[in-house]
Order: sequence, then C-alpha cells, then structure tokens
Amino acid sequence: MAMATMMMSRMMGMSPPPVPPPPPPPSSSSSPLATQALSAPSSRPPTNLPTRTIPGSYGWPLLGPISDRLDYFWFQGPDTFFRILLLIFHVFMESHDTTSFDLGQLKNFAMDILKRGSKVWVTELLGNLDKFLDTIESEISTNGSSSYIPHLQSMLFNFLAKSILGADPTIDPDIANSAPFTLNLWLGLQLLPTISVRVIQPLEEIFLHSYTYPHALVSGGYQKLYHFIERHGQEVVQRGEIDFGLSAADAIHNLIFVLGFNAFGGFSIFLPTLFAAIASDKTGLQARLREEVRKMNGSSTRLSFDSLKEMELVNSVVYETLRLNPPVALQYARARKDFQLASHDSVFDIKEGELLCGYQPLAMRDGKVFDEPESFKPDRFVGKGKELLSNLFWSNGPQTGSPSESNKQCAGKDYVTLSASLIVAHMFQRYDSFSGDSSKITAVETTK
Ligand code: HEM
Repeated sequence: MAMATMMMSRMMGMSPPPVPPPPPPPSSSSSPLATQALSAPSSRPPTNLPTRTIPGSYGWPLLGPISDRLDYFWFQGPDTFFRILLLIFHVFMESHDTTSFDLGQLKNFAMDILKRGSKVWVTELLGNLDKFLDTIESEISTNGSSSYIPHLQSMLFNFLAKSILGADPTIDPDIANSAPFTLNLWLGLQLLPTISVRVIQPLEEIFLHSYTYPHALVSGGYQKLYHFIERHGQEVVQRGEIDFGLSAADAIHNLIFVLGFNAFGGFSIFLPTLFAAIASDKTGLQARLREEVRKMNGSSTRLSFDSLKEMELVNSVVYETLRLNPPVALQYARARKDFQLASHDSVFDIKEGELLCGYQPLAMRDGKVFDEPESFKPDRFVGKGKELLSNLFWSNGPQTGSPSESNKQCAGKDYVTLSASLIVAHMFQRYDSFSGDSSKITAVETTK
C-alpha cells in the first residue's frame, strides 16, 4: 500500500523523497477520516494523540507505481483508493512551501490584478451572463434545449479577459473565437496524465499517463493569446514589470496561467456542477432561492457583491456545491522541514522533503464534521451552519481564511464564491425556475 505522502511522486513518476523508517501495518479500516486543520509547523498538535508514522511503502521499483496507478485510475478509482489509505487531511499549508520570494511575488501579482479588476468584475460578469442566457433561450426555442458548455466558456473568457487582463476580446474576434478552444487544449494536455479516460485501461497508463505532452501541440493558439495580451493588456503587464519586478514575458505567461488554468479552468468545472445541483433539485429549492433573491434585491435592481451578503441560502448553496464537489480534487506540497500533522485520532511525523497529498472529496465528506456528509443539504451553511465554513477547504484553505503570499490558498477564493452567488442571484431575478443538468439547460420559466 502506498504512502499518502509519497503517492503523488510515485504516480507522477517523480523521484522519491528520502526513504522513511520501515512502515508499520496500516491502521484499522474503521479509523475515522482525519479532519483537523493543520496549523503552522511550529505550532504543537494536541499532545494526547498517539504519534504515528504514515503507513505504507513505495513497493517495488517500477511495479509499485504501476500497481498504484491501476488501483487509482481503474480497479478502485480515486475515492476508494484514498479511503483505503485512510489518510485524508485538511491541510492548510501555512508557510512551508511558499517561502520562495518569486512565488510570493507571483501570488501578490495575481491578487493585485484581481483587486484592479474588481472595479469592472460585477459589470462584466452580469453583462456577459445576460448574453449567455440570451443565447441559451434562443437555442431552447429553436432546438428544445441548449448544450451550454461552449457558450459558458465563451462567456467566461470574455468576462475574465476584461476583468483580469483589462483587454477586450471583442476587438479581436479571432481571439474571442479561438481562445476557449486553445485553453481547453492547453488544460487538457497538462491534466491528461492525471485523468482517467477509462477506455483503454491498462494501456492508458503507458499511452496516456506517462508523458509530458509537447508544447508544440498548442503553441500556435498559445502564441496568439500571448500576443493578444502583449497588445491589449499593456496596463496589467506593466504592473507586473514595475510593481512586481517581472519581465514582460513572465508577466504574460503568468497572466495566461491565472486566467486560463485557475479562473477559466476552475469556473468551467465548478459552474456546471452548480447549475446541475440547483436544476435537479426536487425539494422546492428554486422557489426558496427565488424568494430570497427578490426579497433582498427585488427582481430588477442591479446586484452587487454587497447585496449578496444577506442572501444566506444563495451563498449556502454555493458553499455546499463546493463541499460536495470540490472542483480541484488533489492538492499536494513538499514539506520544507520536519513537522507533525494531526488528524482526529493521531499525529503523524512528516519529514522534510516528503510529498504530501490531500484528497478533497473525501475530506469534505467527513461524517465527524458534516452531518449526512454524502447528501446535498442546501441550508447546511445557513445561520449557525456558517460555523462550518472553517471546515470548507475547496480553495486549499478554510473558507474563513485569507489567501496571502505566505500560504497556498486560492488567490481568487472570495471572487469565486461571490461570482457564483451573483450568477445564481441573477438567474433567479431573471427566471422563476430552470431545468437541466451539468451539460444542458432544457427549459427556463418566467412569469414576467
Ligand atoms: C472555481 C474557480 C477556482 C477554483 C476551484 C480554484 C481552486 C484553487 C485551488 C484548489 C488552489 C490551490 C492549488 C494548489 O496549490 O494545490 C488554487 C490556487 C490558486 N488560485 Fe484558484 N481557483 C479558482 C479560481 C481562481 C481565480 C478566479 C483566480 C484569480 C486570480 C485564482 C488564482 C489562484 C492562484 C494565483 C493560486 C495559487 C495560490 C498559491 O499557490 O499560493 N483562482 N485555486
């Protein structure tokens, strides 16, 4: 059985960290999931918990990783694989792993451009959302339903380009048309080694999961995007150069990463799950959301981030979707020094150099923290339920935490939840209800 701390290095074919002491047998399978947030390495875990070494070993060279990959991708699947490991941590990597000046500067740059973009964020989001919904309505009236993912991604690119890059894609129709495809291809090539296509297993491990794919496959589209930012995003690029000491090229590559990987990629996974959670509900959730939105903000008053504060149910539905389906399942980081990691029932010695892997979907379904953890409970985070936000970790840190250069928490954490709440609120201003799933909207109803 593999060690959680080493799993990623083995699966990704990296060289292993220093060899640990001989492993004791795995703990009992009834051991509860670990959920205690990890505080700074210097802080002491509870002293009454037994200290353990993480169970497992690398197994045989070459064969060990292959057997793990087959278990992870095929025989067991990620959930069972991690359940068997029984090593699910809520890891808030306080300061080890991000001490590098350059990484801190890049994160500050990301947070700075978000702050800069916040002036137009809501206007751009709502304007592009309305265009998206117009398209959906027109497709429903022509075809009876709308397969909305391509429209959603065009909307996301247009809105994010204006908000993050300060560049308007409508002045370059070629970019507006090609960028979502380019970003999907670019994301796909980076993520393919970690995704199971489940078609040609076990050959998938040899043919799909063992390579770094050549940049040449996407370089044409990537260069177009690069030149678009160079030409139309000068103000943001210059901020990177002047305020953060980056070269123009580094600023542009990082802007592509933040826009393409973090924001476009993250929202492309998250929003369809959110639409599906609301559209598939049979308990009257849509009526309650509609009532809350219109009570707080009327059916036509323009929304702002401020107007969302009182919309407890809207916000709770967004949080609950992120809890049950964290868009980024795996997080990992290498320990920069020895420290101890606490779970519900044990403390584990972590050695410098070990690679730690956290699997969000299991940590977010911990029955010791969340009542009926496998169920979607729209009101979970309403009222007193807000106390649970310190256990919501989709952003690689608690929902009550703040991203900074000294942690690994998502720089866009608050923009993500506020934008999602804004989308839900706007949809219930515009519609009484809608039907569909994670790829199609089949009907929208309005009494206006
Ligand atoms: C639904 C959308 C998003 C999701 C699900 C998401 C999720 C995450 C997660 C899980 C991480 C931690 C990754 C890791 O270290 O393993 C992360 C990091 C990051 N995210 Fe997001 N994110 C989203 C949107 C955004 C947006 C809009 C921005 C815009 C600036 C952003 C910027 C970043 C940055 C810069 C980091 C790196 C933080 C660091 O390494 O310290 N993200 N995100």
